[in-house]
Amino acid sequence: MILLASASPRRRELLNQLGVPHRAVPVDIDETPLPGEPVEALVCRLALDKARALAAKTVAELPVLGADTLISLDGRPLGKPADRADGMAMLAQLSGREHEVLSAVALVVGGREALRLNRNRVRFRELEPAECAAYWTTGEPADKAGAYAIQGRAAMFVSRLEGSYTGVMGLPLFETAELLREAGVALLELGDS
Ligand SMILES: Cc1cn([C@H]2C[C@H](O)[C@@H](COP(=O)(O)OP(=O)(O)OP(=O)(O)O)O2)c(=O)[nH]c1=O
Repeated sequence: MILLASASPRRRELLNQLGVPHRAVPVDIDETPLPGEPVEALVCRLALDKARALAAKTVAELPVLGADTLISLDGRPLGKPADRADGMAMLAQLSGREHEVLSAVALVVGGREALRLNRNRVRFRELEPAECAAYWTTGEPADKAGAYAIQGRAAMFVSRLEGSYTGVMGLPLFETAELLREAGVALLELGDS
């Protein structure tokens, strides 16, 4: 059994895909970037802060996983849109070009901490303002970094992905499995046959 420091249903689903028994507990951390903080450093810090925040609250020595996802566009972070105007502006910026999706995953066990950064390149086709407006009304963009969900209707915007689909969705499973394996969490129990 591990703890997942997250309120995200996507992250729970993705962890289920690995078959890892877990309990998800939301944590509230300050996600404000530090002055001049590179996106890579920010996403790693936030993933670690989430795992640390939950580890500090729990008495059981269970492994605690935290994750964070940010878009990096010209070196600037795009997180979740504040409102419709912000979301529309994000989609307009992503239209017809390539951006990076960075997902960090952190594991805290006892006093030990480990971290992995997953990087993905995503290309969007040109988007019409009318389809961005229509996409906003689906409700999908509101709680997603960069105002889109690759696992949802924004799949029709993505002409190319170089990286990992689970990383773009918010929990890079290859890196997560590596962290768990290194911490001694059994991922595949082979029974007698
Ligand atoms: C780019 C992209 C992001 N996302 C989601 C993943 C994350 O849930 C969200 C980015 O916000 P985060 O701040 O990383 O996470 P969160 O607030 O949703 O959840 P937590 O409680 O763990 O902090 O965007 C998708 O679901 N699909 C996508 O294609």
